[in-house]
Amino acid sequence: MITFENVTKVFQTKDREVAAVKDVCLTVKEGEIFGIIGFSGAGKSTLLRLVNLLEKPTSGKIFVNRQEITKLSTKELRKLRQNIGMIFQNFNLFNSRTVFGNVEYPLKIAQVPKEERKRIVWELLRFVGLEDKAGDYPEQLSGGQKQRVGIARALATSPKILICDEPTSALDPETTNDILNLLKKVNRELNVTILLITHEMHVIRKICDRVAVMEEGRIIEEGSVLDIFTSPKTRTTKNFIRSVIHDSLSESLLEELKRNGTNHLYRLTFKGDATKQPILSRISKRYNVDVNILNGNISELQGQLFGNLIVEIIGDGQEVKRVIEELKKVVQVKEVLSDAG
Ligand SMILES: Nc1ncnc2c1ncn2[C@@H]1O[C@H](COP(=O)(O)OP(=O)(O)OP(=O)(O)O)[C@@H](O)[C@H]1O
Repeated sequence: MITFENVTKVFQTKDREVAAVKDVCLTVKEGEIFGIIGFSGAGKSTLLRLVNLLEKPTSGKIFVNRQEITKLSTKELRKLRQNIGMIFQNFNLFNSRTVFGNVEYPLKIAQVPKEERKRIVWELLRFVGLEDKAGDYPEQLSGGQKQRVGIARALATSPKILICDEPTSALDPETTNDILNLLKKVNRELNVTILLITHEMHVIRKICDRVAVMEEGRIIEEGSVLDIFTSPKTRTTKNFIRSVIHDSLSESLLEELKRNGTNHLYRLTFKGDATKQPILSRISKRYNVDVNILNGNISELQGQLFGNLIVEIIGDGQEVKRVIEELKKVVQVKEVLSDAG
């Protein structure tokens, strides 16, 4: 639905050039929620703004619904923008308009007749749960309510794509959860494809189907959320995951284990069915080893279970080797002391 082909964006400032997006290739499929995560300055906002041509690419091609957007006429571009809703971290509401007036605004621009506008606005206010706030002004609303207005306004022209610029960064955890649930509802019930940027991994974990990790203008890793969480490849991705899944051993415990000569320490990553099998008890019955669990958790991701365990396998070296071979048939196994947890 959205495709980036070798897209680069260079900003020319007075004294230097800043390459904000570098040679990005990316495809967002119809119907999915795609997240882009990265630290501040990674180029996420620029990438997002390229989708509706708020920024023009310096080189490369961008396709939305198979149309190459830099080739569109002014009229076609206006139509494209009506098909792409956008929400912002700071909501960007019109303070001088009521909630109703904010949601109605894009419909006025699109010259939708008054009665039709009214019908659509009420329908959207119902959808986002703000019917009782129609006459209020933004300053009378909480952050979460403001973002609901932002979402309703972005949906007014029935776009098939919604792009979200850090939609929950200004919100507390509980409100964040509500807004993410609402975005999921937009995606599932209205069949709107969502592209969002964030620096918070819990946002990715909660609603995204796929994710790309961005660093210094480049996509450094991309995949389904389950794959990225269970097999992260880059240090940056691992650090993002550690921000939501606290599954590493403390430095002091690691030091103590090293001092005690522990050398058979492994991280086991379970996906899907493997989480339901009594793998460890089977192993210790079948082989002459003991298994000591040092850390563990199971999470749910996009309806699938995945778990992490850090275990010490106590036994003779050859026997431990055989156990590892057996474990590798069902779960991912990685030595821990070699990568410091
Ligand atoms: N209009 C501009 N002119 C010059 N440089 C820019 C412009 N917009 C962005 N940049 C630079 O491009 C780089 C990427 O910025 P961008 O805002 O896309 O990153 P980001 O990942 O969204 O970060 P943040 O989360 O802090 O907004 C930064 O170095 C930024 O300073």
